[in-house]
Amino acid sequence: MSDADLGQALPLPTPSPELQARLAVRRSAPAQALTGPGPSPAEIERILHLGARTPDHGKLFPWRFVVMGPESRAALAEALLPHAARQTDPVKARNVLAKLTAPPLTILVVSTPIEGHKVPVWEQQLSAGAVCMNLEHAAHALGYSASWITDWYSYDPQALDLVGVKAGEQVAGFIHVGTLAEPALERPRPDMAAKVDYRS
Ligand SMILES: Cc1cc2nc3c(=O)[nH]c(=O)nc-3n(C[C@H](O)[C@H](O)[C@H](O)COP(=O)(O)O)c2cc1C
Repeated sequence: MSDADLGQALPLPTPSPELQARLAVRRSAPAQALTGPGPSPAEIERILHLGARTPDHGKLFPWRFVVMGPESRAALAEALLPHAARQTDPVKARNVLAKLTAPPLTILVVSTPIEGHKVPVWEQQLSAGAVCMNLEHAAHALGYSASWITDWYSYDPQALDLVGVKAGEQVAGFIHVGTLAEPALERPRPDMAAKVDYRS
């Protein structure tokens, strides 16, 4: 879509058994199990464009992306290593750094809410979360598996400096993308009767 498309009528939804079937078995990948092939540069651009087509109150687009290839993630994992030692469970903190290095591609989604705007910060943060989910759907649509990870370095202030997240920003997610050698296994899903309140 470009500026020339603004105001153009978009196609109305039509039933898609294929999309329903895909959504019915949607599953995250274990990040460490993601391997090559990963998306090509053109596919990465497509995934970003599809992912950014996300609900957003006020057209603020309150998020940004950092596309991280293997080299930048290896350097980040190395820089984070000494900080893993400060965490409550240092061994686990060190082990989860493998999620940063294994996948072929990572898209870091940074929430960049505008404080004091009439659109509440919470809604701006929800939009960043929706972007993460949309990126996963986009990756799946191109035939890749994906994993939405935060881990300790998304919250540790010194680690956030290394990640490049500024004051007032938050990590919405590291969206790892790649290929699974083995299919992911089903996991428990919510009891819908306990989750849904139907009203007339
Ligand atoms: C905001 C957010 C952060 C997450 N962070 C982690 C994480 O740090 N480590 C992890 O193992 N799973 C994390 N997850 C969960 C996985 O992304 C995934 O949703 C979960 O394994 C369930 O798989 P499913 O998406 O197939 O239901 C996170 C999910 C969300 C929504």
